[in-house]
Amino acid sequence: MKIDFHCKFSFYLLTYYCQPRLTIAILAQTIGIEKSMIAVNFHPQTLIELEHVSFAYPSGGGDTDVVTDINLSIQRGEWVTIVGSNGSGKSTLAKLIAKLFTATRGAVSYHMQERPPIQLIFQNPDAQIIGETVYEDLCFGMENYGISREIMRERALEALSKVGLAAHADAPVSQLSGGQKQLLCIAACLVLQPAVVLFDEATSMLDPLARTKIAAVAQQLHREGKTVIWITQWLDELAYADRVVALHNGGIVFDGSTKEFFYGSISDSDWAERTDRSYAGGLDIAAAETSSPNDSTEFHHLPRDGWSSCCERLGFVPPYSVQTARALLQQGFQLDPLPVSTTQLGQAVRAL
Ligand SMILES: Nc1ncnc2c1ncn2[C@@H]1O[C@H](COP(=O)(O)OP(=O)(O)OP(=O)(O)O)[C@@H](O)[C@H]1O
Repeated sequence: MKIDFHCKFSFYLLTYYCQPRLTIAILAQTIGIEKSMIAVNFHPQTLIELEHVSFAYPSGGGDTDVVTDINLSIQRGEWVTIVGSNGSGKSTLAKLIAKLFTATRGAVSYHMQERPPIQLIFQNPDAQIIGETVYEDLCFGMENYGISREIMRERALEALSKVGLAAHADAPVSQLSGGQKQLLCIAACLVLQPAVVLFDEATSMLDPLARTKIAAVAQQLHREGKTVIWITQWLDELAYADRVVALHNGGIVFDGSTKEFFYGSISDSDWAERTDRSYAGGLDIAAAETSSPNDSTEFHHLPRDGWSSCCERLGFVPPYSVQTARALLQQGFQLDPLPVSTTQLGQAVRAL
């Protein structure tokens, strides 16, 4: 019995380093508890840290900051979604995180062994594809990173099968659909084996089916241990997130759980303070850290004059699942847990 326990424990420890999320999921299922109860007991590893980062595009009329005093740290294995309205600075922040831009003030630091540390996937796949064929495109990145020719084909096929394009390895890129091209861009990242994959509105040019496919691939990568930063304006995509970071006028005005983003209430004075701080001083790191992504706090205080969550404060309309849940809450139903997706809504209603 004791030996059996030690064997299993060593197995979990070993596999945790290779596949942290998968290991936590299996372990949680084996001993019949919530994943989050285990995850919080492992030390988080900060991969990316932004400290007081500001950025201004050089322009004729004086340089104005479009990203202002950002303090942000990304932990290994997290799925962080960044939201914000048009022009709020999401893409600029993405390029700062990936070190494609150098901060005007402040610093971006990486704490990981993987090279390259991070890869980006942009909105428009055509702007990222270089090769004539699928395989050629994957080779381009691998050559740049000095990956030996002997393992290129194997790596390419492995990445293509992860995104469901293995059968198209030798196809001309011109024969791929928009969704398949975006999948190719993901494969082009995966062959380089980065620790972090950053999707900058990668689904915004795709139809609902292709969007779902890209999201499913990203979720699978996340389950296998990849750290995902997901930039979007589709609020139904927040359901994939452990943590939401909201930008407003180049500053962070929210850093917390998806549930808190939709159901937490922000008073007028708190919002005024957050939006003020987003211009001058940034969000207080200590305050942001107290709002853990795994926070199980419930938000059952119902608003009298409409909802004033961060979602509304930013001018967004919550997804159908959240709107329905709120209507049920207002009718006096107690939903547990508060849903952020249609699947969770179904579960919460069934549990009533
Ligand atoms: N190359 C550039 N030169 C000058 N200003 C720029 C440049 N690119 C972006 N900006 C400005 O920086 C601000 C932030 O732009 P950014 O693209 O980061 O926002 P965003 O939140 O990603 O917007 P969207 O959702 O529309 O893609 C905007 O006011 C934009 O006009």
